[in-house]
Amino acid sequence: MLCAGVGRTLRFVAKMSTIDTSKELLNSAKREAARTAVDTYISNGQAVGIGSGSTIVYAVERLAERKKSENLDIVCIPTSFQAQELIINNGLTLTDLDRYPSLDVAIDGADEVDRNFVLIKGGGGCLTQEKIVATAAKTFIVIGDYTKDSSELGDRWKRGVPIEVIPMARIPVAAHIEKKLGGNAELRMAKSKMGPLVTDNGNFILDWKFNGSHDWASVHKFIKLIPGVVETGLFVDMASAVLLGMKDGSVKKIVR
Ligand SMILES: O=C[C@H](O)[C@H](O)[C@H](O)COP(=O)(O)O
Repeated sequence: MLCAGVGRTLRFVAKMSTIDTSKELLNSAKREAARTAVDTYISNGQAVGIGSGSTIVYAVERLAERKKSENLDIVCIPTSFQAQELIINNGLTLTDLDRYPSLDVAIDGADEVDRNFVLIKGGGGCLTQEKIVATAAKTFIVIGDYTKDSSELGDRWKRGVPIEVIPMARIPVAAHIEKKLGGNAELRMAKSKMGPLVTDNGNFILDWKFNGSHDWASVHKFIKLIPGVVETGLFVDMASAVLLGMKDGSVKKIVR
């Protein structure tokens, strides 16, 4: 019995360490991509859009390092509450689109990137401000780890396309999408709070779990035209370059 118990413990420890290792690997891939992007695309005097999520944290850390080491002088435009906090807490200069309606570059993560440079974004609920900021930028750089690299959207990201909606429209919007495009458009629920997730703009998110492959530009246009839809997490024809950290420590760079 004792041996069996020890065996179970050992198996558990081995499993935990596999999870830890893969998480470390993922974080280090994110970090490499983020640092490479900052070192390649950011220079003095720029207005820079700052995305949201876990990968952008490493980019902001690198910007702060460069501010200290080489006096990098940039202004930053956030895409979310999280981005705003990151900019302030890392000692960077916070500004907005009122002052800088045209940006030099925006850097942001993605949930999935397909072979045609179409992105799914909004896993963290920040898609609308992210799309506004990316559209205002001359160059839009996407950073991520190797798990984001996909041939077809949906191959890797299983949580669907996020769609920000005005709260009162959530049911008709979901019905409209399901009738025309199939799949399921599910209201995203909050964690550690009862009820739906509320975006930085006071709206709800529908996660549309789709089947098969689609013409994503047409899908985006169809959904966007439904009354009550604020924005979709489909970023079509927007990314200038995608930098993905690989398992071996290298960074795969795909430029359009
Ligand atoms: O709403 C969240 C954003 O679109 C993120 O940029 C996206 O979910 C990727 O996040 P992460 O860098 O954590 O993979």
